[in-house]
Amino acid sequence: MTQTLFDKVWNRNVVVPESDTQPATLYIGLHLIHEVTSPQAFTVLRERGLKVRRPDRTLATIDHSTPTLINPDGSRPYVTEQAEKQVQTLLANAKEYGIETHGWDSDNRGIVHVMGPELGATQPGMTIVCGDSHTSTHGAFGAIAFGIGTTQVGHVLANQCILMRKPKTMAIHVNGTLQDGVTPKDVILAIIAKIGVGGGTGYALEYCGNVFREMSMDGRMTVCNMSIEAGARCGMIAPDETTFAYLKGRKFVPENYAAACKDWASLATDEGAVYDKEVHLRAEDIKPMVTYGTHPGMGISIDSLVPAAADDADESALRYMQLKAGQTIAGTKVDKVFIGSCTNSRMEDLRAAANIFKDRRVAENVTVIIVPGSVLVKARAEEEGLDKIFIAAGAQWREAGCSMCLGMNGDIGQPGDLIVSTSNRNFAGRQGPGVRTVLASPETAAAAAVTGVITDHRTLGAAA
Ligand SMILES: CC(C)[C@H](C(=O)O)[C@@H](O)C(=O)O
Ligand code: SF4
Repeated sequence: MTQTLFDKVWNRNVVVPESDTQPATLYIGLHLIHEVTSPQAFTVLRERGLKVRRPDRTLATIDHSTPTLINPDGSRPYVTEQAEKQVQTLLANAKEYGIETHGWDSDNRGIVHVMGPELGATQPGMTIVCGDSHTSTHGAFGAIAFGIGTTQVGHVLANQCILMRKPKTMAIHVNGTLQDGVTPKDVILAIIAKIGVGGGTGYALEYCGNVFREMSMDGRMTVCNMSIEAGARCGMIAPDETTFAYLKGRKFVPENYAAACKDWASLATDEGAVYDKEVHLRAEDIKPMVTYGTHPGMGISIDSLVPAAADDADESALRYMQLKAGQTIAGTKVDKVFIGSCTNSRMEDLRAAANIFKDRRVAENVTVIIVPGSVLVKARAEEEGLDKIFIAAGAQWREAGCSMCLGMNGDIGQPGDLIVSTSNRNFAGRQGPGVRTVLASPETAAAAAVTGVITDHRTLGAAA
């Protein structure tokens, strides 16, 4: 029988299939934990006298509440005592239960969805969970990867399994040739604008077509990262030579790598396999995208006009964003620019931004913070001299972490600020009370930084 990528990975990991009365029991190959959603789970574990079932299949990092600045005396300026306590608790719990942890002293510390793949802990054919909705990122490797709640974090710590109903499958095909300057971020924003923030609800997405086959792993991670913003808990891309080349030599990959790759290659969807739903986009139609509202589905191409509100929710979104239907989005004044997050904080993202910052200056009255996704990304970027380009342009180059994506560490904007952000959520108040977020690619964010207004990066003239 022909099978989709999702079916194959699901079947590999099912312990007890689902029935009319019971969800399936799914084995979990990798459990990633961070400081926000794990403390309570450990408390319950301790209360019940349980051990961590597979410490060797669990990996910990600190990312959300971690400061991205260092005090002159070397200490870390935590935003609150609670933020510091959260981090200390994670470190203590992981130590007590024998879980490999990437804390302050690790060269691999970073946003959980950046460091997992970097370590090769993320692998094709696996099931991967984390108490974090953007776990969908890891689907870029052909894994079934999804976010879970804190209660489930406890379950997985205790028994390495999860109870789950099998979702339906949806193929999203993007075929053709992307226009110059159109990035993976634009592709996923265009997909979400098309299918809507609820379009993927109940489905596991598979991104199909030459556009994804030709995309780098960094790009594929950007795309899969935002599956959750279309309502899908997971999104996947079939593993191929690009995947195998990326993972080769990384810490956790199987010893017999050739055999592993051969096995992984067999996971691709079979010819003729049937999805529950299929959606098609033409690559040629996709342009650089920005959001104009307060959810990621409110996206338009950068050269278009802000659409009329369809309902009260749209209307209040436009009011919040201080935008009017019918106006151009390009030219809107920008206060801050954030380049980072598990969506766009990898080497390719930083290189793309540096290309624009090179020999240019950040516009007056614009604050730019650039936050690498991991300590490793930071080191690599510095080896390439990207930090020097950013600093020379007048941007701030910070320590790795989630930072202004969610602002749990105190990196937030002022009320009323408009922030062009390479992150994945533009919800009201996410980057600080009253802050207006415009989601965009690193290129578009950098172009806004140097011009001071929302700008199509393809129209920038030669640098000075
Ligand atoms: C803190 C965490 C639970 C949350 C998530 O689940 O995604 C965060 O990472 C986010 O991006 O909003
Ligand atoms: S970078 Fe943002 S989206 Fe990603 S895990 Fe951190 S807070 Fe969540």
